[in-house]
Amino acid sequence: MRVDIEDVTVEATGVRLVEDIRLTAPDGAFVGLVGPNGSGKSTLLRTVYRALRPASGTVRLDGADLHAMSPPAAARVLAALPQESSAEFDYTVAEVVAMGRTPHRDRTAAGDREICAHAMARTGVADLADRGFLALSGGERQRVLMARALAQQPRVLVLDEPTNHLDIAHQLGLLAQVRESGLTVLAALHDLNLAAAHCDVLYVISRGRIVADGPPHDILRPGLLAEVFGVRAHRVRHPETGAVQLLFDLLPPTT
Ligand SMILES: Nc1ncnc2c1ncn2[C@@H]1O[C@H](COP(=O)(O)OP(=O)(O)OP(=O)(O)O)[C@@H](O)[C@H]1O
Repeated sequence: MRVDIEDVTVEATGVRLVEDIRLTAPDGAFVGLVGPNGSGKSTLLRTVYRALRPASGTVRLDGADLHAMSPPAAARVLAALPQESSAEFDYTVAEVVAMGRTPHRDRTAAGDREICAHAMARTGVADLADRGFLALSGGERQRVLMARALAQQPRVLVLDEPTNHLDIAHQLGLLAQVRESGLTVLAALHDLNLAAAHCDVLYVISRGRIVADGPPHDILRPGLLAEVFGVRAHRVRHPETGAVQLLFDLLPPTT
């Protein structure tokens, strides 16, 4: 399913948080959103998963206006992993994952159980099924919320810092799994090397505006990284795979 963000501006209390955003995620593409703290990544993603409404502009799923859809209709095609994990869940892991099935009308209890079991197995949380969500570690919670999103069987996944709290093996595992899912993915990522390795296309956001977009290594150039992130970047090659890796230093203070 294709996602088109068309000239979207989002405001809160009269302040423009993101402005005139144009972004396209073709069907099955993994699109990364990178930018410094406070640049507007979460605001844009929250607009795509309908926690916010655009002040102007339109978000389209295969051409249909997302904000004109009913909540269950939208939830049948789009699932999100929000940045703020809802710590108010006083439910077991199995119950949290089962919430992902709520939007589906044609469900059966047995079918739901199988889908949830599959989602929990994929994210490595099957052993936690009977544990209380509140008693989990940050990384375990993140993986349970990912299982809930997968149980929703969406066609579009919106991920806000999905690797937050995850150890390195789970970071690589989750991104590889997302990549292989074939879903259209829009993800905010802080780790530029992870973003470059997994995304088809990156959009760079700075002060609420998209300042670059394209294939990762075309746009993650030292000049742009200095300007947007305030770091000096050095490109090296992985000795075995040849993949480009970025090494970072703080820019020397300007006198
Ligand atoms: N409801 C609001 N009212 C006023 N300002 C807000 C509101 N929500 C967000 N902001 C501001 O909008 C800007 C963008 O915030 P946002 O959370 O989208 O950034 P981000 O790129 O996701 O940052 P981070 O990398 O730190 O998660 C920030 O300056 C933030 O303080």
